[in-house]
Amino acid sequence: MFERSRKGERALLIQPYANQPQSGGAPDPDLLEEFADLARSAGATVTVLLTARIDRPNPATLIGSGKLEEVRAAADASGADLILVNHPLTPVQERNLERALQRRVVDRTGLILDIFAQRAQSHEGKLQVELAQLRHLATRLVRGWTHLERQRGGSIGLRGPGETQLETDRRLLQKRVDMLQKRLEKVEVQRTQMRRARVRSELPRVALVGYTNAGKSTLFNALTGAEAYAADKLFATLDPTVRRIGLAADAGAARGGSGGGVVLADTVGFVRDLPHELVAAFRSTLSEAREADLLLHVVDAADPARHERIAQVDAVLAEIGAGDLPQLLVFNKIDRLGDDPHDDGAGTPARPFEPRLDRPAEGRSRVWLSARDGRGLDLLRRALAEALELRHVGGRVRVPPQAARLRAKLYELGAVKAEVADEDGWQVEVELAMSDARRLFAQPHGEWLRPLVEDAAGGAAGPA
Ligand SMILES: Nc1nc2c(ncn2[C@@H]2O[C@H](COP(=O)(O)OP(=O)(O)OP(=O)(O)O)[C@@H](O)[C@H]2O)c(=O)[nH]1
Repeated sequence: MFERSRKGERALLIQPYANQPQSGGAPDPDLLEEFADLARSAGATVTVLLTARIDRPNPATLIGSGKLEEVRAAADASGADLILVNHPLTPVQERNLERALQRRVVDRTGLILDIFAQRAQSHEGKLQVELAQLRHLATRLVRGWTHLERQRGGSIGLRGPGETQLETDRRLLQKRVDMLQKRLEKVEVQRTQMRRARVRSELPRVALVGYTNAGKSTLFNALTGAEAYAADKLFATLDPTVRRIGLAADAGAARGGSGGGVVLADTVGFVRDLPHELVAAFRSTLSEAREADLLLHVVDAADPARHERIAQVDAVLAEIGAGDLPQLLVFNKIDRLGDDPHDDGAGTPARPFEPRLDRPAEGRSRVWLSARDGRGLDLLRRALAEALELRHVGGRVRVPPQAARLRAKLYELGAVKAEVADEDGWQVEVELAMSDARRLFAQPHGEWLRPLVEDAAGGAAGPA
């Protein structure tokens, strides 16, 4: 992996757009701003932002010759040494643009790959990024585009596989791809084994997902007291971090039993149009999300485009096969919101936005909180507990003598509040976590807990 610093590289950004009537013929300013964020995240200094209308994309250079001149002049004037294009470029387009502009040209995929290369921490993350980068580069080598032809001087878009591999021929590249794939397969086997071990522990799994920079790592830290890396950079979290957390005390489920613990995983942040190379490469990283029992979908509540972000994350989730999982929406960063938008607006003075838990009749529950100052975390734990059925159920059940083991298990869980013995066994008054009730229900003699489980399923058991 390259470690060269790309600090201070001056980048000129191009936002190509098609003249679509529904957008009023103008490029979406949000797209450009996000692209600028990506560029800054890679360490570049953004000098100029240009838009380029491409109603009929030029197969040789994507943008037209007039625009090309404009880009060259703007790059010269601003001293840009790097051109970033927010559109996929074919290898031919990339080469032609580099020749015409006498500067390195990197497209959106190249830029995102570059950021991933900077962020990958774990062995697996590094292997995945390198593989994705090699595949991206391989398409360029196949067409006779050798790395040596490139103008060099910076590093954005060039990090990752290392110069030496790039200087070799396709055969060597393929050899390295094969080797990486084998190593990754091995790592994946290990991960599967770890995952199985976790499944055996029977703890529900919760994964944090969300648009990049929404505050997932900050929330992860707040919930676990851990030190996952949080930074105001896109994709600060590339490798999933997994921790066990307790919900019991706050969920009112403190009385014994396994109910109350969950395994929480932080995952890579999403971004719109995540390049396909990356979705494929990060499949196993994203599997933390796919195999969760519940997703905490974290949203930056202060982001004006938050509704679009939600839709974009949902689209990626669908792509990785996690579209149908239950979700809890977490609107984070309420400390950055001014007054409560739910105020009547009739002269009510602005006041800090208060943490809130909304449970609409239809759709996902929503928690409004601030991971940074911790306000609302209690509501989140409660919502999590409810969603995962850590809530308690209680009532009286009959346990006949032949089901004495069931009674013993109820005692082990500390679930027995009172009991009366008679000639038919015991009348036991119990209170236990719903998840424990279901687990015991599935075991021998669990049948006797049916009234509890069915009551709860019928909605009789309210939240803790
Ligand atoms: N004001 C405010 N800022 C927050 C809050 N939570 C997170 N942030 C900031 O938002 C930025 C991004 O936070 P992270 O936790 O790194 O975000 P992430 O979603 O893990 O980011 P990726 O790794 O890119 O996916 C950091 O600067 C955090 O300090 C919050 O509740 N309030």
